[in-house]
Amino acid sequence: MSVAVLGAGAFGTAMAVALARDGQAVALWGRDAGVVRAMAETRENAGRLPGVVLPDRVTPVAEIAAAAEADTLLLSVPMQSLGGVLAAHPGLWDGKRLVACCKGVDLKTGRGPSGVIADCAPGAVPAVLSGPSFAADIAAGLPTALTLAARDAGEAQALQEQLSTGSLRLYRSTDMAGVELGGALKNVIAIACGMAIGEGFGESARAALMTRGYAEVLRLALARGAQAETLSGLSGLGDMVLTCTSEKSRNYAFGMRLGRAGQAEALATTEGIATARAVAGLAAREGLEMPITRAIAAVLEGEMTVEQAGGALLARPLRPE
Ligand SMILES: NC(=O)C1=CN([C@@H]2O[C@H](COP(=O)(O)OP(=O)(O)OC[C@H]3O[C@@H](n4cnc5c(N)ncnc54)[C@H](O)[C@@H]3O)[C@@H](O)[C@H]2O)C=CC1
Ligand SMILES: O=C(CO)COP(=O)(O)O
Repeated sequence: MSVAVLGAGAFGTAMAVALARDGQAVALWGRDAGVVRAMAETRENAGRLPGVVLPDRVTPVAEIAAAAEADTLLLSVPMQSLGGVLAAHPGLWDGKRLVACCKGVDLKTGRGPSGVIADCAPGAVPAVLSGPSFAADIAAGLPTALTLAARDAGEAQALQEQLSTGSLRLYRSTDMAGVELGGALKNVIAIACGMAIGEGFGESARAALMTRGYAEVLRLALARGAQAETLSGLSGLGDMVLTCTSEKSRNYAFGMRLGRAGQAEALATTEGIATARAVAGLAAREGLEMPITRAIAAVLEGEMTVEQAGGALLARPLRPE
C-alpha cells in the first residue's frame, strides 16, 4: 500500500516526514506551486515547519492527481477547505482510503470530516486520524500516540499498520463519530481555557472548564452515537489535556489573546471558531445542554465579553454533577 499527503501545511508535512523516515515513499501535495518548488529545492517547508529536513523519500508535488495515485491519502487541509478540495477533483477518489487529519465541523453542512468525505467522495473509504500531537513533535520524532478510526475493523487495522512508525503509535477504533467529535470539540474547550487564563480567571477555572467541557463533549458525542470510551481516549480526553494546557496550541493561544486584549486575529486553522459556531447552533436546535460551547460562540459573535461569559456560566442554576 502506498501513501501520499494532501495539504502541505504543518501537520501534513510532519506526517510525510515521519512516514518517510520510517521507510515509505510519500508524495506531498501543496496547492501553491511556488511553495512546492521551494520545498523540492531546499528540502524544507520553511513557511509551515521551519528547521525540519524533508527526507529524500518525500516528493513535493504540485499536481494533485500525481499524489492521488497512492492507495492511502492523508487529508491535512483545514476543515472548512476539505469539501472544496474533494469536490474539485471528483475523478480521483474512488477506492482510495481517505484519512482525514483535520479537526472540526463543516460550517455549511454541520458534518464532520467523515461525513464530508461521504458526501464529496462517495466511492472512497473514509477514515479519521486524531489525537494529541503537535506537528513539530511528530516531525521531531518525539513519542506520540493517536487514534485511527475506520468503519470496518479490517480497514482500521490495515491503516494502523501502514501509518504507525517507531515513534508514532496508532491505536485503532471503529468509532469514527467518537474520534472525529473528540478532535473537533476539544478545540472549542481549548479556546475557552485560553480565554479563562488570558482573562485572569486562574488555573482552577481552567480545570473546571476542562472538566465541565468534557461533560459537554461527551453529551454531544453520545447523542451522535459515539461510544463513551472513545471520548476518554486519545482523541477526546488526550487531546483536551494537550490543547487546553499548551500555548503551542493555536486554539488555546487565540483564546488567551482574546481574554487578555478583548480581540485576536484568527487563522484558518483556529478550527475551534467554526466548530463553536456550528455546534452551538445544533445544540440549540436539538435541545442539547452545552453552556460552555454556547458561551464561547457568543463571545466569538461579539454578543458578550469573556468576563460576562464567565459570569453567565457561574450564574447558571445549581445542579447535581
Ligand atoms: N498543526 C498541528 O499540530 C496539528 C494540526 N491538525 C489539524 O490538521 C489540519 C491542518 O492543520 P495544519 O497543517 O496545522 O495547518 P496549516 O495552516 O499549517 O496548513 C494548512 C495547509 O492547507 C493548505 N490549504 C488551505 N486551504 C486549502 C485548499 N482549499 N486547498 C488546498 N490546500 C489548502 C494551506 O495552504 C496550508 O498549506 C487542521 O484541521 C488541524 O486541526 C491536527 C493535529 C495537529
Ligand atoms: O490538534 C492539535 C494538537 O493535537 C493542535 O492544536 P491547535 O490546532 O490548537 O494548534
